[in-house]
Amino acid sequence: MRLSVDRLHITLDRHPVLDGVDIEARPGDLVGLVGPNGSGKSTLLRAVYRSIRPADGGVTVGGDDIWELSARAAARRTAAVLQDGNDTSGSLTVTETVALGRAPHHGLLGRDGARDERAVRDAVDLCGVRHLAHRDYASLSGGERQRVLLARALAQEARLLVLDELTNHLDIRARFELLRLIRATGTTTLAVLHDLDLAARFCDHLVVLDHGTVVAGGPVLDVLTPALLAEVFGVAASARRHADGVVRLTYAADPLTAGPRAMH
Ligand SMILES: Nc1ncnc2c1ncn2[C@@H]1O[C@H](COP(=O)(O)OP(=O)(O)OP(=O)(O)O)[C@@H](O)[C@H]1O
Repeated sequence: MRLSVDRLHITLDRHPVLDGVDIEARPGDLVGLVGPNGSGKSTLLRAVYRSIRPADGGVTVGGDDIWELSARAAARRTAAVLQDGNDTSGSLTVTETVALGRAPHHGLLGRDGARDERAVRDAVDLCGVRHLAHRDYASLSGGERQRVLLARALAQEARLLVLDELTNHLDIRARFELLRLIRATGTTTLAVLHDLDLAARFCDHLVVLDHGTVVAGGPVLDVLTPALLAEVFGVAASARRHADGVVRLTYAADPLTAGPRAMH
């Protein structure tokens, strides 16, 4: 499902956080959202997930302005794993937590038990958490929780995924596994990634945010130039496609020779 973010302005506590952001993701694209700490990535995801209303500009998913859809209809289109966990509280089991993803599909006519069960079962299996199904969510490790939250988002059967640092708590193999899984679902995805190597390897396009504006966007190698890596991230590095087809970053012996980036 296509995502369009159009001239988005967000102000939080009178502090302008996003200043005219435009983003396009075509159906099936995995778009990496990268940028230094505080550049506005999480705020942008919240706006796409309809949890912050913009001061100006808009977000359309599948051609519809998300604020013209009901909250339930918007949630059937977009599923999120956000940094504060859009976390479950209380003592739910893993299966119950994943089943929360079905809530947007429960209308006045009640539940479709068989379809719900299938969606939950499939998501639990895809995310490799079957062995945890009866555990309390609250008892899980950080990485296990990330997998369960992704399973909940997949059980939602939304056609747009927004992921905020999904790979944060994951060990290196799990990072590869989950990004490969997300690619394999073919779901349009906007993912905040701090790890530029993972972003370069898995994403179709990158969008770079800095100080609340998009400073670059497009195919990975067009975006991750040495000049941008120095100017925006403050590191001396370059990106290159290797013979195996994978784009990798190489950092200078002392990556900090690029000099400190300008602070706010
Ligand atoms: N409620 C708020 N009031 C004022 N400023 C805020 C508020 N929430 C966030 N900000 C500021 O907005 C800016 C962008 O924050 P955001 O969390 O979107 O950045 P980020 O790129 O996701 O950062 P990080 O990589 O560190 O997670 C930061 O300077 C932050 O301090």
